[in-house]
Amino acid sequence: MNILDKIIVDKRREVILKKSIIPVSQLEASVFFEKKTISLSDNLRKSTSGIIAEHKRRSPSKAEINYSFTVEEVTKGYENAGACGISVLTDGKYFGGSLDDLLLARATVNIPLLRKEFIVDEYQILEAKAHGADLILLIAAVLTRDEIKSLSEFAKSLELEVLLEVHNQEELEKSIMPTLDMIGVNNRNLKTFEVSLDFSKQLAAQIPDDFVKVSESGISSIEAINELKPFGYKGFLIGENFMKTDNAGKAAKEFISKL
Ligand SMILES: O=P(O)(O)OC[C@@H](O)[C@@H](O)c1c[nH]c2ccccc12
Repeated sequence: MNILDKIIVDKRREVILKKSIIPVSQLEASVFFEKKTISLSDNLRKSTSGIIAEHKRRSPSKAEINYSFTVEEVTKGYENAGACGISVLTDGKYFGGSLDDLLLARATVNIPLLRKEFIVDEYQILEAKAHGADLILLIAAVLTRDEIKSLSEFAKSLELEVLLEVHNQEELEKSIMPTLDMIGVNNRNLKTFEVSLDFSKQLAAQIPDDFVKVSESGISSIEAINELKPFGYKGFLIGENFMKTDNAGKAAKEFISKL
């Protein structure tokens, strides 16, 4: 089994267990169901930098990136740096994140927050909403077209935006539908960890213009962004490059000031 399949097996178990102790009614009682969503796609369309900065402590491909920051320090720093939005990893086992991280981020900043998670069930979308997210990620590699349709429709019914992640042409073709707001090309193959900006470059022309194009992962230089922009990318998701420094906010600020 590849790592992505393992993560999904664990995730399905996790969701079943969580459903058994926290009922949907409890999630729906959250104040965030009353809160207006902040649109990441609007921010990206208007921005000249397009940076979505990620809070990421570790990953399956890198055992430890940074455990010494607080969520408040990182997210405040990203907001001050001028990021268009922040991605918060909430998976615990593989990424060292939690829904509490999302809640603390929400209490700290007023820019769009992405719940970065392996979503396989509507329940996780309710959790995202209940913890203050403005948008969710759906990963085409682990979902059927019908699942992408029903999960994205459910997200839209809660006024959440949807970022759909693809890694190849087949995933892109099966996924295109009007309930998506942004399409992200992951430069990292989640099954093999191979990273190359060529994945973004090769798929760009096939992403219809109605969707904001986002390039995700493995971006560590201004040159990379300048290479990707002519392909129509408006958003750039960056985690490790900021989190591996001793001041993620400062690193993001220096980076964004050069764009
Ligand atoms: O740290 P990087 O290489 O800048 O990557 C950030 C982000 O794109 C990456 O964390 C990511 C992209 N898609 C995902 C899906 C699940 C978990 C994580 C991810």
